[in-house]
Amino acid sequence: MSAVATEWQLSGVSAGYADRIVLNDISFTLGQGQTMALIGHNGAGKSTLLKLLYGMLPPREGTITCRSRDLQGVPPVERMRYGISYMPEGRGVFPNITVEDNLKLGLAAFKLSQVERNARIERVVEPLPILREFFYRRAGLLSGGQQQMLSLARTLAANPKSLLLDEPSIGLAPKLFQDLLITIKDAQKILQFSIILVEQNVQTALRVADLALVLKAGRILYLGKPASIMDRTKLMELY
Ligand SMILES: Nc1ncnc2c1ncn2[C@@H]1O[C@H](COP(=O)(O)OP(=O)(O)OP(=O)(O)O)[C@@H](O)[C@H]1O
Repeated sequence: MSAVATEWQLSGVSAGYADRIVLNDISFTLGQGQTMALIGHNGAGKSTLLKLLYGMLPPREGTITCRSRDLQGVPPVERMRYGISYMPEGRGVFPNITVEDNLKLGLAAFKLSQVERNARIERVVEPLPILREFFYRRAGLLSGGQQQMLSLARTLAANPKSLLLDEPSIGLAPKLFQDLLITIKDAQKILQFSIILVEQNVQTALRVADLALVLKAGRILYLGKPASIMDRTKLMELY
């Protein structure tokens, strides 16, 4: 079996807000095309870690590399061009413009010809018929779950190599979340991107992951195979 090339490598990373440190000594390696479930209680530091990876917050200590590139000082827009896509918590959809324009906005950071841009949009809309149906209508007319689909489509249109997903199940009925996950995993098979998935829906997240990272109060409590903590009791012990 050939070795998996490294996507993310964090070494001794700490971060915080003002005078408060909320992440401490975080180190892990995630391979290209692999999925990591990032779990932990409310306030454990999960969203903060994603913000660090997307460059919305600088580390106080330690190093972060993505495909061997040191990301220190690299702003979000440049990370996006480097293939890092971030789907924040909540939908982040602009309700007063059309679905089409929401998708175009997601590509604004890239120098694409009109043909390339339309092809990218076509590709992400194809598996999501509801977006085609509402393509020329205001995004605010979509239901909450459908807006989540739009947010995902916009994220995937960027052709990510690395996808950062913050609680994609929020506001979705369980069946819709399963559909969303299937869409994501199908896209991953084709585009081979890595995923870091923050998810309260722990069992589901562990099932789709190659690696699990459990945070407790900003520190790593567990880093390893998801199967080892799939058992509910083991997970409770960890918490
Ligand atoms: N912008 C901010 N300014 C100050 N403190 C913040 C800020 N954002 C988060 N925090 C604090 O940092 C800690 C970690 O928050 P974070 O949002 O990363 O946790 P989380 O694990 O994602 O939680 P949740 O599951 O509730 O979303 C919390 O104590 C939170 O209050």
